[in-house]
Amino acid sequence: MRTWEQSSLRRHAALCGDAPDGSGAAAADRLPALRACGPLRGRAAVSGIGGCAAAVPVFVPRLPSLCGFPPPFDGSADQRQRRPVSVTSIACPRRSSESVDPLALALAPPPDETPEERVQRERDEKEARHRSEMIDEQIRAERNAAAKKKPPIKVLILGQSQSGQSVHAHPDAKRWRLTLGALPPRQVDYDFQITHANSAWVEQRAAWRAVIHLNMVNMVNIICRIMGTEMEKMNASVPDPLQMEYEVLEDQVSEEQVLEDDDIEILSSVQRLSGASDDPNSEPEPASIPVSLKFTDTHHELKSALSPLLQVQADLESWLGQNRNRSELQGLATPFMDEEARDLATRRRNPTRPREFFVRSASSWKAAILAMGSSHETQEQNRERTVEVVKIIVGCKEHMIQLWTDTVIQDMLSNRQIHMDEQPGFFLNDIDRIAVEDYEPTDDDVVRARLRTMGVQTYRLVIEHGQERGREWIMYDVGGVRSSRAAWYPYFTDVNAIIFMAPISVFDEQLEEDYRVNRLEDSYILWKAVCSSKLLSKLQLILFLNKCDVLHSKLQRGIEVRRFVPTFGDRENDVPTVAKYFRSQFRDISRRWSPEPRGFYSFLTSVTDTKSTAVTIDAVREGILRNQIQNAELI
Ligand SMILES: Nc1nc2c(ncn2[C@@H]2O[C@H](COP(=O)(O)OP(=O)(O)OP(=O)(O)O)[C@@H](O)[C@H]2O)c(=O)[nH]1
Ligand SMILES: [Mg+2]
Repeated sequence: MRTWEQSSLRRHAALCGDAPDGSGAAAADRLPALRACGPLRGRAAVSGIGGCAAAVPVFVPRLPSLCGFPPPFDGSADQRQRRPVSVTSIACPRRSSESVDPLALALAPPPDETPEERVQRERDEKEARHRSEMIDEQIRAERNAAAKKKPPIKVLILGQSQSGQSVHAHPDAKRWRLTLGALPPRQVDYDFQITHANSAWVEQRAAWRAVIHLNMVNMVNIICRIMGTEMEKMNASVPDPLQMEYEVLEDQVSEEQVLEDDDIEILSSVQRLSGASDDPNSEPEPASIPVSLKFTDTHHELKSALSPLLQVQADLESWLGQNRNRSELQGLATPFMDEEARDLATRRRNPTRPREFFVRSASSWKAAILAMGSSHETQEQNRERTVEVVKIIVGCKEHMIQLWTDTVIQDMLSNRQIHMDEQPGFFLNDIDRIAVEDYEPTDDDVVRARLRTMGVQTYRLVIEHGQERGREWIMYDVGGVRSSRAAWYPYFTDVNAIIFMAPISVFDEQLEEDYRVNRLEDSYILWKAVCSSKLLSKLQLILFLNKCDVLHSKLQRGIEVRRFVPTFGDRENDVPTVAKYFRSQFRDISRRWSPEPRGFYSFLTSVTDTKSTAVTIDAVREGILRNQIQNAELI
């Protein structure tokens, strides 16, 4: 039932020219809410009813939702048509200045209002007023929050491939999340939906499972291949039918020879260790094999039983976008310093370029592996194949364990000075846990997993507690392989700090993409380029001398730094001395090549060690924030 006021307003609207859509009359029906909006808003509303309903929301922004008004007049053709008839354009009795205020008239209680109607009216008004106050409160809170919102802090994580950038950056490992006291914001990046409390994590685990399976299978295949080479050598005069079968299988799997890259990485380090040829153009040769290795039929059978893993590796690599050969990873050491490469980087971001299947933020590899193909049919086939892949891995479990724990195989590896446990993505001690159908990766597995980043991955965190509450941290994890480095450049102008990862255990290793280049040397070149860049001259650089744990185990094994770094001289071959020496090298480069004086912040880290890294990250966070605040004050 309408109150007299509502009827009066409807009449008023009709008299003065209601909007064609009758919104004036509609507003009258919502009078209690209008009245609760206070005199100014109420007046605006009533004026609207008097021929300009469309203007009401301009004065009372929240009214459209509250009262069901049309949107504010924006001059669009649609709205022009619906615009109410002007008061002056129709025969409407004009009021003199002494005439009664229409609002007062409209709001006055009816002369014949019964006590029940009065009670009802007052109740309606009270309720509407309460709603209005709540909305006011909400608007105020939002305004205050917006005023307080701190600008995000953007951190770019650079370094050569396998330096630990992704381990350091990605929040799956909870490292930054825990240290910053942050939780992933609800609606942002797909990558950030990973949390144990979140059902998305279940799906993410499926993706990580594939990575870890690939890491494990990859190492088994490397061992089988080396074993095949050894067997071949020992029986040079007698062709081994199983080895031939194995090679045929390999050729079928990939024209590029799936294992070549990994093999070269391992073999090239063997070459350095055995003091083989220094000619940079010569292919690395494996060290000579002691004759004491006695392969039996069991080894032949093992190799044959494990051969399906070649195809498994090829499938997993393809799904994860890791099926790239070495030539595709090659490139200039510092293409981001080169004009042409900058153009190239811009062109690479051109969306018309055919899409490739590899790790990049726009098409997260996790999303890709979950989707597994574009068409429904392909997805189905791939899903079936995934189940098959897991079955094969589970079926090979005992053979894999047998291979890895075999004493002849262990001798073979140690004769070649190959230390699988120091290689990234080492899971051979966990086969019985990982090669099962219901395997679920742990946080530690995820930290240790190896997946090459191509392109850029973005991670976002929002601080949940303390003074920094509400501050967003954005971390850019870029691919460190040479072919990916041109993509770094666009990020240089838009970050607050750079964390540079330099693994110091790599003094005796070669680059995966170019085995002629020493990895430590490559890090120096990169660091020099970053320090000397004019674009980055004002930016805070933080150096992580990473993989200290691997350095420790290498020095423990008696590897002498001076053999690979002659300038190291006769210093003590222990971790503190070696780390100090490398740190001084990086500091000298920074001092010498920075266009402007800058502080040198460096940390010795093993980023796979979550606990110790948390302390470092805390210090880094403080440092970046302090710098940020100082800069803001200077501005
Ligand atoms: N032992 C040890 N392993 C590490 C450390 N940091 C990284 N790793 C391992 O090294 C491998 C490579 O690390 P990533 O973070 O993927 O390397 P990246 O720098 O992102 O390499 P790209 O993606 O190719 O640029 C992973 O298997 C990590 O688990 C460390 O401090 N100690
Ligand atoms: Mg990476």
